[in-house]
Amino acid sequence: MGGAAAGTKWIHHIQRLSAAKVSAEAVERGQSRVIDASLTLIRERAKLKAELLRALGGVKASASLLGVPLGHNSSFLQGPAFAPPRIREAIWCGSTNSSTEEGKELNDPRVLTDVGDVPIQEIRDCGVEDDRLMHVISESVKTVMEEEPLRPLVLGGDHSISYPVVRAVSEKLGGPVDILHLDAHPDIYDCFEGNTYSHASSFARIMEGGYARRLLQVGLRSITKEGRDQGKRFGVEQYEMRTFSKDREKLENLKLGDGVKGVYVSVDVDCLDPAFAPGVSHIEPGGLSFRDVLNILQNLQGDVVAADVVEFNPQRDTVDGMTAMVAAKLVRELTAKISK
Ligand SMILES: NC(=[NH2+])NCCC[C@H](N)C(=O)O
Ligand SMILES: [Mn+2]
Ligand SMILES: [Mn+2]
Repeated sequence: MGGAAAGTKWIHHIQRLSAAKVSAEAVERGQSRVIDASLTLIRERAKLKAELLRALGGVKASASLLGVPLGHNSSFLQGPAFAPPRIREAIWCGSTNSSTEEGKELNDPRVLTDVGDVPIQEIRDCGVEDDRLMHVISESVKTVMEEEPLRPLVLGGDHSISYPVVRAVSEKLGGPVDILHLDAHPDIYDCFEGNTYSHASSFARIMEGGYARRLLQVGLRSITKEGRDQGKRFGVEQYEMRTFSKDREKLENLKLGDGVKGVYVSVDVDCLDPAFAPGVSHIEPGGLSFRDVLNILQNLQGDVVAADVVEFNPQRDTVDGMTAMVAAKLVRELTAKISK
């Protein structure tokens, strides 16, 4: 990946050249200032928008977009780092309109607002490592949740971001949530290619952390023995595509979140058959149709407290941006689900 990511080495270079003059503490202080500044912009935008909604009154929950342009924890391609602006562009594309299928108005800030992106590449460019970066993502999510009635609708990014996002949601609400996870892959390896933050391991981290009571994985069709073993170990409810016709009735009538803090929905765009969504890193035939996914989401009963749409890779999309539109429509319909 080009741009800022290539620049993460400059800081080590300077340190090598002048070890005595640039102390680790000075670097750390500078990094903290950059992180604070990044969080401040998100906080102030969330505050402004939420204050207006509170002044208006009568809004219980409003979806708020938070972009997390992170791609370096992918085990394959890093293009998902470039997804959030492409998804936003497609949400507001003139080829469609601002109404969701059931008639909610996306232009209405009581339904949808936007607090911008976490500046992932800019923070990494300052030499910030993943432990800390993941905490910045968690802090950003908590910052949005701090401002009622905003609820985070996160634009990925590769799937590694779901771990810091769900951690923040659960910590902020003070208990576990139920998770509906749509994906071709279970992303539950204990560790993938040496990276515990890998996009293929995020749900192992979530389950270890105790952030989910139930985890339902739907759309699976690329699962290894470790994926199944880890699923059993954590009590995951894994629904595979090979039995989807049998499971359909149940999955299109889910009721989740009772007795816990709510429902979290994580949509990996590769849950869809690549015929519907070619712009993903991991092309895996035999997936869900777009209408299957909408049926599952629109009929879901439960209080959706936050959600993410991840793994859209604009670098693999068709020239007309078909998958951007698919990701955008997922975001639009999740917005309808969240807002009330
Ligand atoms: N978040 C994702 N798209 N994960 C894909 C993981 C792919 C990985 N090669 C596996 O075997 O599972
Ligand atoms: Mn995934
Ligand atoms: Mn996947």
